[in-house]
Amino acid sequence: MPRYEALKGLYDIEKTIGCGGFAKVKLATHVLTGGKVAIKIMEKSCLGKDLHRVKLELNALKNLFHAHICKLYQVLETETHFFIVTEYCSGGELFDHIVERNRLSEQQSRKFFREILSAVAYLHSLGYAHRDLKPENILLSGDQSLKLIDFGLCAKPDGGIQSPLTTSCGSPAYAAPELVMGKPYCGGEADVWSMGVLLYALLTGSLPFDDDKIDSLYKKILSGKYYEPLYLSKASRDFIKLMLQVDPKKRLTIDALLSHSWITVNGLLEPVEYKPETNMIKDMECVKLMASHQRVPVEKLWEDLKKWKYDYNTATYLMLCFRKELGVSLRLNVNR
Ligand SMILES: [NH3+]CCCOc1cc(-c2cn[nH]c2)ccc1C(=O)Nc1ccccc1
Repeated sequence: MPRYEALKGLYDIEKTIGCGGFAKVKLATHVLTGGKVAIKIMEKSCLGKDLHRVKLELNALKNLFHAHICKLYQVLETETHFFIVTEYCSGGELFDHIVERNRLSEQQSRKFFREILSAVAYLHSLGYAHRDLKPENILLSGDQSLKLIDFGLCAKPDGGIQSPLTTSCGSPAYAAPELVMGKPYCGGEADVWSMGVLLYALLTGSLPFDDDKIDSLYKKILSGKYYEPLYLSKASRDFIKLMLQVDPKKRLTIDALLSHSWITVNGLLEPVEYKPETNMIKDMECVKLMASHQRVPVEKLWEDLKKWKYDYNTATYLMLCFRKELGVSLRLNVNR
């Protein structure tokens, strides 16, 4: 296994847990806390035009704090590599979770869809569109909650989420008709279409629009016609149809999704919240533990942490906050 000098003493690399195009993802241990992390490793010489995607992803991830978005811990850059350290999601990809079960029940699909909806509504509230929503980019954490990853295609147009985008990107089977036609499109509306495809995949274990030939696939997407299995409830069929509207202006908005009757089971559940409640912004118990370990004044360390530099201090602080939220004892390896 190649040794990455930049990680020496900070993270112990264990095994590869994912590969995608220009990156490989390794499971590693954060040395100071013993906690597990995922490290996305990219060799700059292999990035080419994808360098832009890495910078997009980093700029997005640094601003995102949400229970269902894979948390960024640290960014390391050397002459030859980028290392993106994130929380570790031990449950693997949602894609595999669906395949193993053939398809999910309406209740399980609703639980997962509510979490994805919360993450996407949060992204949109900050002016970002994800643009590559699919089960391969959604992971399960140890407690079976969902975490969105891969922000390499996300966009934050200057004029806000409603202003038009022109880059055609994402995975064809999840791509909205307006994107497929190469017309200027609104990232938020295209994300809602992809969420409709995603919900169909959760409930049926298959894709509404699928074909080996790309031009046949595009024709099916543009037709907006897809097979509705008889086992789908009327409520599920109606809800999916509201997202898979070929005309983006007829498509349900993300705000309307939050309180839709399928989401709340006709009022049985609360509408989906997307504003994150987290004490991760300031947890002085974690700061005090780090300050005593480093033998520095608490206020001095907090002044440094408040800058969110995404250095090893940020990673250690966030690891401690996550472990505290899980009820795990807070400790730092003193001999490090
Ligand atoms: N389809 C996902 C493969 C694994 O990829 C990841 C896993 C984790 C992960 C695993 N456990 N916890 C977090 C965190 C990030 C990624 C990721 O961004 N992968 C990727 C995306 C685009 C291009 C190349 C690679």
